[in-house]
This record gives sequence, structure tokens and C-alpha cells, in this order.
Amino acid sequence: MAELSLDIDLPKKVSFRSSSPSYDISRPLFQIETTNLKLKSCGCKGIRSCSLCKDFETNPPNFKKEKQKVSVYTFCLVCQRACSTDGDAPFDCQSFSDSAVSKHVMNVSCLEEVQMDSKKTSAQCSHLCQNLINFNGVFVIQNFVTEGEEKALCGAIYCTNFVNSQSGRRKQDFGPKVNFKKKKLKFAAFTGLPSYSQFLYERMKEHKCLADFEPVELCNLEYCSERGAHIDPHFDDSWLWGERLITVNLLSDSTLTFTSDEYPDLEIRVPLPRLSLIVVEGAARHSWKHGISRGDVRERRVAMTFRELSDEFRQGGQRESDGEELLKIALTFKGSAVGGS
Ligand SMILES: O=C(O)CCC(=O)C(=O)O
Ligand SMILES: [Fe+2]
Repeated sequence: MAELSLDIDLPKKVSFRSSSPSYDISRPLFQIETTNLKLKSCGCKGIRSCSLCKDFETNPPNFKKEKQKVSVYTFCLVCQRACSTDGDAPFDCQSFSDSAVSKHVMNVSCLEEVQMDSKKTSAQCSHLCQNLINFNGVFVIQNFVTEGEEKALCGAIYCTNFVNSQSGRRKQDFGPKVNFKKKKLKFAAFTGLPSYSQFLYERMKEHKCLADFEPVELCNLEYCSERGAHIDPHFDDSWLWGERLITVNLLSDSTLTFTSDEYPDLEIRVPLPRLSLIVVEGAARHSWKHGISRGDVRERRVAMTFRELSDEFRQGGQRESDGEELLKIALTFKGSAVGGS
């Protein structure tokens, strides 16, 4: 894998150099922005909360209540299947694959790649026949970027301001302004995906299952434990956004947790190693909610999520011409953040 070299010098544990503003990655964000935080409210609305607007000791995060007994399965990155990690597994492979959730199938070429990988590597997995379930629609590519590339990416990302978002997160958007409720789009402020993301797009094409992935949006999310940052379980929109959600995970390891109202006693935890890329599609996209719990944000983390267009915005769809326009802007790779500076 060729290492991308951007002209940014980031000495270890020192700072991300940028003209304005400058962020020191080695110091907790809370210290850096204390003054700001006192003056400004956080980005939470409605039932959302973070450590700036709620006392987490008395208001635990919105995942399953501690008292509620859930069976936890952990997704194995080697054989790409979910394995019971609490010895109390209510499902076996058969009952799970018979259930309604399997009506959403994974992109055929992703499935091929997963199956090929798991055949190659199954000998290494000691848990193969114990309490396993096929959790369809998640595909993790480890070491998708190198540490050097991560440094260059974060150097470039931290040259732009983040804006406060819900639940203690901060974000940068590169995409159209969307009103999902009214199904309205504005692209006047959208200037394209940022140049630093182009090599990621090109590298995705090296994987058969991502060869046709054409992103029209990038959202960079920053999570810091000092802010109690997390993202509550949710479904991503599927009016505008298409089948695959692709996230590149930077700066620290985390875990994406999948929950389903259909299986309230079950939790599937997918490890997100630093430098990895995760694809969420099929059942994992449409039948399971995903979220990052506050406890799974141990260090600062940056998630770069790319989204593609739904069928309505593709060739033959009702809003094909909007889709074409969006794609044309996105793939110039000349964009700056919408609403940031
Ligand atoms: O941080 C992540 O990996 C997930 C982000 C996410 O689910 C979202 O932005 O919709
Ligand atoms: Fe999401």
C-alpha cells in the first residue's frame, strides 16, 4: 500500500500544525476549550445529552440500562462473524438466518470477499463452532490506512473548524444541506469532498465490493471522552443515502454497537480498530440500529463517514438529475466544509 505523504509535519505528541485555529492533539480537548465551553452551550437537542449539559454520574448514557440483561456478541474481525462473549447465547446460526433480518442481503461482492477471507483464516479462529451467528452486512478492513496517512489526514482535518454537534460530538460536513423531514436539498454551499479524502476514495476501488462506491458526502466526527461524546443507537437516513455507509476510524480504537427492537436482549459489538475501514450495509444497515456508547470512547477519536446516493438519486430514479449534480460536485475533491471555515 503506497503511503500518502502530505506536506504536514506532525511530531508525535506535539500538535497538529495549522494556521488557525491550532489544536494540540496530545492534550484533552476539554482543557483546550474550557473558556469556550463556559460561554457556549453544547450542540445537544431534545433527549440528547453530553457531559456539558448533564451529569453522567446520575444520568447514565442511553444504551441498555445496566439492570437489563443483554447477551453480548462480539463481531470477529478474522472470520467476520459474531460470537457470544457472555456464555448466554439465545440464538444459534440457524435460527438467526431464518429470521426476518436476513431479508436484507449483503452486496454480493462484499459477501464473496468476506467468505473468501473467512475460508482463508478460519483455522485461526478457535470460536468457530461455539455460539456463532452470521451477522450480515458488516465488513471491516483492518489497516486501511497507515499511521503516517492517519497523521497527514488528521493534520488536514484539524486545519478546519469543527462545529458542536449532538451528544458531545463535534463535526465537519462536506455535502449538501439536507432537510430529511421535508426531503429537501440545497447544494449551493457544497463545494465537493475535501482533497485529502481523494486517496481514500481511490483505495476503496481496490476492493471489489467497493469498486462502484461513489461518495457524495463526507462527515468527520470527533469524539472525546471529556465531553462524554457518543452517538445514540439510530438508523441512518435511507431516502437520500444509499446502501453502504463507510467509515474510516482514526486516532483510537472504538466499538460500534448494533441493537434491534426485534431482539431487545441482544447486542452485537463490532470492534473498530484505529486505522480500519468499516462498511455497514444490508441487515446491519436496515434492521439494526448502530451507535457508539460513551464507554467506548476512551481517547479522542475521529470518524470519517462517507455516504453514497440512494436509488431515487441514481440513474432511472425520480431525482436522477439532482444525484448527477451532487456527484459532479463531490468528486471534484476541491471542497471545504459546509458551515465551517
Ligand atoms: O462514529 C461512527 O463510527 C458512527 C457515526 C454514525 O453512525 C453516523 O454519523 O451516522
Ligand atoms: Fe450512523
